[in-house]
Amino acid sequence: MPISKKTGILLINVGTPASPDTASVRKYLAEFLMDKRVVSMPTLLRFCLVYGLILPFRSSKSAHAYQSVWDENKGSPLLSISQSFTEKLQQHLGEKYVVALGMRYGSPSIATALDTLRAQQVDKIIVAPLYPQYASATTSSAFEAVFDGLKQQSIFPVLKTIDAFYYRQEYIQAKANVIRPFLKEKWDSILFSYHGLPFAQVKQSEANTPVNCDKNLACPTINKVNRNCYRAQCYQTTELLAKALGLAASDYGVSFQSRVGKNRWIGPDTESALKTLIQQGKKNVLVVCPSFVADCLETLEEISLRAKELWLSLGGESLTAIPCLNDSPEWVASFAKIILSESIDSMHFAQPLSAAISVTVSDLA
Ligand SMILES: C=CC1=C(C)c2cc3[nH]c(cc4nc(cc5[nH]c(cc1n2)c(C)c5CCC(=O)O)C(CCC(=O)O)=C4C)c(C)c3C=C
Ligand SMILES: [Fe+2]
Ligand SMILES: [Fe+2]
Repeated sequence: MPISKKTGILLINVGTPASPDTASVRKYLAEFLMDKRVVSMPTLLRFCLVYGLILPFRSSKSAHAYQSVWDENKGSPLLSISQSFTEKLQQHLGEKYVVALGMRYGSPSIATALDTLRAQQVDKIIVAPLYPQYASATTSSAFEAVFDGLKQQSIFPVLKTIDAFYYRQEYIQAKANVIRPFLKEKWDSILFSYHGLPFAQVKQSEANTPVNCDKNLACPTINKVNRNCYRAQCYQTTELLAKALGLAASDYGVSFQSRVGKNRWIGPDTESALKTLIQQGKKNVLVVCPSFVADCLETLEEISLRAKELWLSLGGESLTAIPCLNDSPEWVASFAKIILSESIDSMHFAQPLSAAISVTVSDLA
């Protein structure tokens, strides 16, 4: 049999429940929240918190939320968009590549995607988590699941892992191009709302120098010390997008959504940010969610439905949720460039990125 010359591409996203009923959502949430990188505490404590406190209350509430966005024919928006993106990336890249989708929680699993790639005899895999910003809970959790899935194989494929890509011009330009048409509409302010993270997890990302996140000082600016800090990367994403769109500092703000549990998360939270905007007399707001490449529960329910309802109840006139990149042809082509061109030399900590980023090679040497 000829040796395969194909390269595998393993796309990874968080995943979604099999259906929007309480039992399926509970099963999905249990898998999600028992990941030690997501709820980072000792196993027994995590078990008690997840099974004792979170699941009994959250499962039916989340199921209800999923029902409000579930498509009768296509099912979960996150899954159907991710599948369409996978197919389009395959078409774009052609037959030298095999593109497979693996969800970190739920189905299709990462193990199934690895089986698909193995069946095609690929001997090199590009592992590409679909998260623009780095977090241990997402990017590293995805990598860990891939390594676990390969553990039983006697021959490991050659692996190339794709890190955060928030700083890549291909991502920034594609995202800016989605946002730009909305700037022609009536708006008073733009809110860049990112998925939140427990405060303890951003502190961990600044290993050895846990000072910036603590004092909330250097976090909004990416530098040598905090280059893996999720919050710093979110602020940097915002600056790069603002620059690409020609926004003034007074035009926009940053917030964090989707908090789970009672412990401290990074802020400001999106609800509070909306309340502040109302107090400032803003009436029309655009909300952009740059930590999600595909529309999902957190954009379609939390922002388009719930945040909008809050905004109108506070006296706002319009809240427009700007769609994610989804499966647009531009994003497919841009993502192909990101994953095929990235090498260790071009990663964000090894070179100056743009005028908006203040690090230089000598800073990082
Ligand atoms: C409790 C901890 C969680 C952390 C930390 C977390 C980080 C994180 N998540 C995403 C992306 C997505 N999360 C989604 C849903 C979701 N997230 C959590 C919890 C944490 N996420 C829960 C419990 C859920 C389930 C839904 C709910 O009950 O609210 C989704 C959408 C999934 C879908 O089916 O549509 C995405 C996408 C990122 C990027 C991130 C860290 C930066
Ligand atoms: Fe999440
Ligand atoms: Fe930080």
